[in-house]
Amino acid sequence: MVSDSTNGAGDHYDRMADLKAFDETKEGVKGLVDAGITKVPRIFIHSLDPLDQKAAQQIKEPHQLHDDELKAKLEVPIIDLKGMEEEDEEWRREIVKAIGEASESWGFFQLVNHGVPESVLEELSQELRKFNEEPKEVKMKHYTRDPMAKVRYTSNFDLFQSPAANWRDTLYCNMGPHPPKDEEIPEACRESVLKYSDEVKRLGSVLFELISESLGLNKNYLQETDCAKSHVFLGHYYPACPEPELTMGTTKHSDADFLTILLQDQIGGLQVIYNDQWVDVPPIPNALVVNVGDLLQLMSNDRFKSVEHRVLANRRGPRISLACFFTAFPLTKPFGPIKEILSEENPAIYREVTVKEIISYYASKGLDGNSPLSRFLL
Ligand SMILES: O=C(O)CCC(=O)C(=O)O
Ligand SMILES: [Fe+2]
Repeated sequence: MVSDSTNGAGDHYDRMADLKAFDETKEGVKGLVDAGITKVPRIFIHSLDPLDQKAAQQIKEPHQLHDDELKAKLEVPIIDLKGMEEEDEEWRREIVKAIGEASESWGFFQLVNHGVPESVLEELSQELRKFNEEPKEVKMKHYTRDPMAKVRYTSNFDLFQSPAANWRDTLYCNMGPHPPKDEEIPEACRESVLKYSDEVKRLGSVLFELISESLGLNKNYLQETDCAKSHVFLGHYYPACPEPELTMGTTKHSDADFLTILLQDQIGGLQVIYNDQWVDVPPIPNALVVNVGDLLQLMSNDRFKSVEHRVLANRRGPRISLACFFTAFPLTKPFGPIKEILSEENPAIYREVTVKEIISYYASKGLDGNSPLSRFLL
């Protein structure tokens, strides 16, 4: 077990001291790589995922696989929003149906022709990289674990809670409904964070309308519950890793929000669970990956799925991803299964919860591979 203070050989290992020493550098994983390490330090070493163990077993015993399983082409649905501005009813019906089906089966889809200009995404990716590659004196000023700070540069928000650390550094900016002061956002990416924030908010609003309709509700339903009132930007930087098989870019988790919009770069590594196996989400230039979060699964009374996903560490790098989490404001507002979709045959299976409750759950345990939703079942 990675968090033990002794290993199999019986030598003493003070994990907490190693975590503290790493955190106090305020240089993140990028700092380790810059220092030229060639081995993954012990705090980053993960135990093997049960689904990976199963897959390894199947490779050893291929006769157990059915032909159709071998042939099945597993692909996260791709949804094309081309024609969005023409307000064609037939088009809208088809998109609403496709979004509903993808949210029920995969919990994920890739969105193309989404209207967010390529230049905005490209600029933010480049500037986020620039920020992460600035001299440590510049970056350190933003390094904090203060939960009240609207802008935080941190390596592993759950460093001291999770069983094993991730090979990843993150810039967190809480953009709404009250954005940070301009000067709180690192100068290297300030303008591009602000531009991206406006664009992604606009796209979020389109998606919440389409999702409301796919649940059979009027298009303003979800936004009127304030579930998209706030959005948080997470810019992830995954440095190249010398031993990627020993660690993870991001541990298996589901998202503690209503909806996530994500841009991954061409390196890849994002995987989702489908039919009890890990499936790659292949990078498509300029596409945005959209996924259902825990709170939307809860509001839809399990019709939509907040599916677990992870990011593999990679020898190539850095990998950059830009994530936007849509969440409620205030955090103390309760959300439960939507009354309009409940019936005698479909009674509520969850109690009401607040975003604060879900966030505290993640903050206390860190990413440990467990979904919080089962805690809220009636
Ligand atoms: O970097 C990625 O591709 C995914 C990140 C992610 O899952 C998250 O921020 O919740
Ligand atoms: Fe995620």
